[in-house]
Amino acid sequence: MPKVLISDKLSPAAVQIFKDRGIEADVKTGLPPEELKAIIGRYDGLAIRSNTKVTAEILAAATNLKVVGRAGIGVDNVDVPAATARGVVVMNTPYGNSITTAEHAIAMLFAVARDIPQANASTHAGKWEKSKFMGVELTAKTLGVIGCGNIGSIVAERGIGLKMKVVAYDPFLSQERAKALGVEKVELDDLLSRADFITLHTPLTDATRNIIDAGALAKTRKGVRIVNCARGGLVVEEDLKAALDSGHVAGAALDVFKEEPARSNILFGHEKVVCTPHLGASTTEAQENVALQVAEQMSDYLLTGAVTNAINMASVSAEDAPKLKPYMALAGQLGSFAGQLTEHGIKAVSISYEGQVADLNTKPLTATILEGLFKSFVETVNLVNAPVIARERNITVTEARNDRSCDYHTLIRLSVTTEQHTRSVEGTLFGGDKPRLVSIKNIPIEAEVGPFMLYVTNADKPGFIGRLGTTLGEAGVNIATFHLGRAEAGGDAIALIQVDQQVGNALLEKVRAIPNVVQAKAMKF
Ligand SMILES: NC(=O)c1ccc[n+]([C@@H]2O[C@H](COP(=O)([O-])OP(=O)(O)OC[C@H]3O[C@@H](n4cnc5c(N)ncnc54)[C@H](O)[C@@H]3O)[C@@H](O)[C@H]2O)c1
Ligand SMILES: O=C(O)CC[C@@H](O)C(=O)O
Repeated sequence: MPKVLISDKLSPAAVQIFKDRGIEADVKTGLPPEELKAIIGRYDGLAIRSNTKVTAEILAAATNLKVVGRAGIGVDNVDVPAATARGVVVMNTPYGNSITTAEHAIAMLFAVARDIPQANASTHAGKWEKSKFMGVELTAKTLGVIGCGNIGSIVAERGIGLKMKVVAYDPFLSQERAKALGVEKVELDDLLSRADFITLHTPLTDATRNIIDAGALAKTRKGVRIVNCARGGLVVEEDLKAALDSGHVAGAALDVFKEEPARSNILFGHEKVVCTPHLGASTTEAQENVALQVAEQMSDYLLTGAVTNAINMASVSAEDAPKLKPYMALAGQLGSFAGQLTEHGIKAVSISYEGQVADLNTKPLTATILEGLFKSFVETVNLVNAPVIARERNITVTEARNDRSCDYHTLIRLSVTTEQHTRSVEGTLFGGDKPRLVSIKNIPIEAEVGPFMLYVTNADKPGFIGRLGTTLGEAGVNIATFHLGRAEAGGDAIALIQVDQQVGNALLEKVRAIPNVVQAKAMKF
């Protein structure tokens, strides 16, 4: 039974889902890193929110971990490259808290426009400072949305509903989408110079870190108000404080901070700053949504191999997972076969999916082929990092699909180009689920792959099969299956023999000494 650790506060609905799906779930929140490190090796899955830091060190100790599920959007508390390198799938729940967070941003807009928290504190203190809190209207003001994705676009729609003019800066926002939303797509400087209110909704990346710094603030209108419900590192807090102190910025509403949990911050106590402790996603509805979603996604992955909303791997639906299973086995065999025959640097990999397989989601198959291919050279390769390794090594990977019927109802062809030559191997499924190699180096064959194989290429001359059988027999190696193929009578021939034990080097030398043998290779699958 798979085991999952829930290390941040998640709705109890998540525990129930794990239980219902037959997964053991332990809830241990607020663990110091050392304690998490000590126990993480016991778990197949880790469900988190933003508190748990899934560092490379934690991942190194997570020897059984297969999946990290983030109940929420941002995965900046997860070392995704380290997870990828270890074959751990990282998934999030991209839509479950979008409305809630957008509503928080709108609440913050009102709060900062009308000094609501400050007025609340003053009134509770019995001060009745009616003239102190003079606000501004939102109606007819310009709202600048930086980052117009899931949350930014909901904020934009709500802003339009509040009769604001909305301008958006998002290099990845199409003009069509901007038009459909009713926002004006602008450049950052234009937004900065026009907006009365600026609201941030981008992820924290190298391009967005410190996007609101002294330089950007200098381009804003005097009296601008800034809302950040995305990530702390987007705003340079010292620069914002200076602009608030000078009166250039009239107010700021911040849900997120550079250092979290933020027990102290230079903006705390500033009379023009409204703060909440990263509450953007904190509604019962959103927490129920993300907890249910993450538990379902993690259970699906652990129990069926279905992958949804993964940051570092192609998605596989629960419907596709069983259909893909026999193809995954075939893809692994093709990749591994080609990898074991490859002796020079790989320059390009070309994969062709023909017939029935062309209708499936082939991304996971390509990852499986690459994993099999690289396994002979890269010890740490896995399904998750195989495409990354190909990119890092400048190996061109091309995929083609052709749903026309070929000689086989379904076929995968893998061609590997090295510095020396291009070699192809093809495979199909017999009876819908039994992988078979059907062509090697364009020579037809029908071979079942077993754990130990002997691959021989030879000139097609009489006497070869008998001598090979005798050589193996004399060495006490039992033959399980024997498959032959040849390009033409008397031409290039291949033999793929399944044996009951690994063929050692001494025996390989004897096989190579048989007349007409060109190459002999022991293989493991
Ligand atoms: N405060 C909270 O509790 C809370 C809750 C949920 C999400 N968030 C955060 O809100 C942010 C947005 O979430 P989302 O679901 O809308 O994400 P999203 O991926 O749907 O949208 C992000 C948008 O930012 C845009 N973008 C990327 N780089 C940009 C750049 N350099 N300049 C301008 N735009 C850029 C993208 O094109 C995209 O449209 C994330 O950082 C997320 O972690 C915070
Ligand atoms: O889990 C939370 O409370 C914060 C979530 C939010 O930051 C997110 O990125 O989804």
